[in-house]
Amino acid sequence: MEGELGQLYRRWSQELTQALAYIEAFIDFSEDDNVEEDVLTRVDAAVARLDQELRGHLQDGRRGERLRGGVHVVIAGPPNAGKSSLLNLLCQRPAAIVSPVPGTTRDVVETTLNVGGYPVVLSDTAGLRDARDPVEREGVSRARDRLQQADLVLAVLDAAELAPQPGRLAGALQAVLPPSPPPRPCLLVLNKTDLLAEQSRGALQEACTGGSLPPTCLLSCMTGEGTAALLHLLSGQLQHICGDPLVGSPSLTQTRHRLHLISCLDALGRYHRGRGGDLALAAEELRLARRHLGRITGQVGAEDILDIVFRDFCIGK
Ligand SMILES: Nc1nc2c(ncn2[C@@H]2O[C@H](COP(=O)(O)OP(=O)(O)OP(=O)(O)O)[C@@H](O)[C@H]2O)c(=O)[nH]1
Ligand SMILES: [Mg+2]
Repeated sequence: MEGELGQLYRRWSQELTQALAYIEAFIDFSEDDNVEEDVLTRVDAAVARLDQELRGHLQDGRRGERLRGGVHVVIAGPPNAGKSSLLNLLCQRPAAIVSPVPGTTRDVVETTLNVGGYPVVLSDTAGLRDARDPVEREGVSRARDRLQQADLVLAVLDAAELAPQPGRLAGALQAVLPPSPPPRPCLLVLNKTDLLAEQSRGALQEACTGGSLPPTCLLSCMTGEGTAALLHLLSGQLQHICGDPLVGSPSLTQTRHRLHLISCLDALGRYHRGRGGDLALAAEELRLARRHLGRITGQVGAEDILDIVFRDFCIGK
């Protein structure tokens, strides 16, 4: 494995190798040779440091994986709000069917695009309502599943419908967002503003500011008015979700790596818990932790242990 990430994982692997070498030196030579008990204290401190570093690395908000696989942006809202029109506007082709009949979209329509340099997997979904038709009901259920996987929700509501009662905005938005945590970042898109009278546009705008609503954008998919503002808001959110890949420590880029790192961390936890008991068994956990790192870096490196033992301790000399 190349690059900064490869270097980081190889350093961790070397630290584990050293920790293992020290424990083995203690087990094998502490009675006859010059291997003091404080060797174990140093190992414990090194393992605790590694534990901390791994945790920090895993809590990077999946930024690297998102940069690699795309940020999952899900368009959701009630039927006929203009969700499919928004997908077509953003990807600049008629990828989804648009019609005046509420309940037109059933399957999830997915497309990939680049917004401000960030890769996006954009999904259009069925309008959310209590549908009687079994096919539409399945569509709504797929929409809700997709919402659960969203990194960012584009909640689309019909501005013309809400304009007479702007107080209904918060409730209408609540009905779109997934109920189960974690709370997802969201942009509210009030579509069909071409149908608004100037006065009700003002009232709607006022209802959106200063309250508890997410960042909001007035849009007309029909005329394109508001598109630049929406793209600006969207890139801001994407930047927030992905971070700047050029600053900070390198981010995890693959889910497979994440799984090995979690297993590595589990093994370190078992080492700490087992440390008061049989030392050889606790050391086995460090060996396992190192093996998980090796699955990522492609190196196993069992052979370095003796080198370290003879390098760092006066054994048999
Ligand atoms: N006036 C106006 N009409 C719009 C606008 N956006 C969409 N529409 C119309 O609204 C209707 C519904 O649009 P869709 O994009 O199919 O809406 P949807 O939310 O995908 O609907 P479902 O798939 O049924 O949930 C269509 O007749 C569109 O032409 C807009 O900005 N202004
Ligand atoms: Mg649709």
